[in-house]
Amino acid sequence: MSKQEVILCESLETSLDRAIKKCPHDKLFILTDEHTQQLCLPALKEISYLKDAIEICIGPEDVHKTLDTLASVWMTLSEKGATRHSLLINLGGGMVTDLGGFAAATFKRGISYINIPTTLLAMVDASVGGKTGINFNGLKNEIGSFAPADCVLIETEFLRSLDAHNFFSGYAEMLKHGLISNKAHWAELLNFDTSTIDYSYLKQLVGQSVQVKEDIVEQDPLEHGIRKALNLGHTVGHAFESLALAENRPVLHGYAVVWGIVCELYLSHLKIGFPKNTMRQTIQFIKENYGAFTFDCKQYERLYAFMTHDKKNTSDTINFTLLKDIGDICINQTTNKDTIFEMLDFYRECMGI
Ligand SMILES: O=C(O)C(=O)C[C@@H](O)[C@H](O)[C@H](O)COP(=O)(O)O
Repeated sequence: MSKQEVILCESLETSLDRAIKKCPHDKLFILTDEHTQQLCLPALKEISYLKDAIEICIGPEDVHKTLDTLASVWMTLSEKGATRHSLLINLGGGMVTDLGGFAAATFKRGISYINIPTTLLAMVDASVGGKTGINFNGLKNEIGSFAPADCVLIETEFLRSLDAHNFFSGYAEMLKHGLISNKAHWAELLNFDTSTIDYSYLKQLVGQSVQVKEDIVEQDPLEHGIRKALNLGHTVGHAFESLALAENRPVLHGYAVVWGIVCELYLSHLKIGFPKNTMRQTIQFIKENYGAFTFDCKQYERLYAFMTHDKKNTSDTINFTLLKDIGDICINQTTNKDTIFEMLDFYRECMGI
């Protein structure tokens, strides 16, 4: 798998110009969702060579990360005459870059694509590293492929118009990167003033966060080993997210991830001695900024069933990514069902639900 180029833009237009020249193409397509079509596409359409790009617009948010939406993208590509040499630009949050990336990876067995993430979550996580896909059968990213974009262009100016919920959703993945990398970065994230955002400092933090992800992906692009570190919080987080979707009360991905982190730090503490004080400080930050996902013990079996579908699992075993300490990662950690239920008890008690 070729290493993808990730650029923290000084000028989106200049970086895009360079990226497009590196991807010779016959036709150019731009995929947006209904939000980015309104808010972000107009700026891009001012660029002369993008004026005639063929637009594809899909419904927003995770509820649209479906086979039907994917089919609608394939259909437009096909009807508008896309060839093996066409280029797709994905302009949007993680849903657009995941689904658009998968559409590109599969259309005529693969066409080139460029990601322009517009949310914090997509900038620091979803658009980088080549995981593409859709939800299926009520399960998160059940169908997908590893197919890195030719280029990822990160323009942090888009963050100025991001609402607070989407800001914190992306910040969750940054916090995860802090936990799996080093104490200094983790502390910096806990101390960042999220009430009055300093955007130039945020850009610097975004750069650091992307670097954490790129370093890991470079070592293990196909997630045979250390890449599982990037899945911290996701075994339980995806279960929360799937339950929430099934119950028609969808939550943003990053929120599910931090709630998953609360659970998995508890497991880390219980099984491999993650320091109690660091766990408490992290959970306090999460409680203050994210609130809590609510469920009761009658839903434990259902949550457990979702966890049995996690992609890190082998045979019938649920494999967690846990931490001995910040930056000290232990992959493929197993436990029994009783302990998983005890972890859910801990979550409910400490989050006050
Ligand atoms: O890039 C990775 O590897 C990750 O696991 C990053 C996650 O934050 C991201 O949500 C990813 O899409 C989850 O992948 P999945 O394999 O658990 O579906």
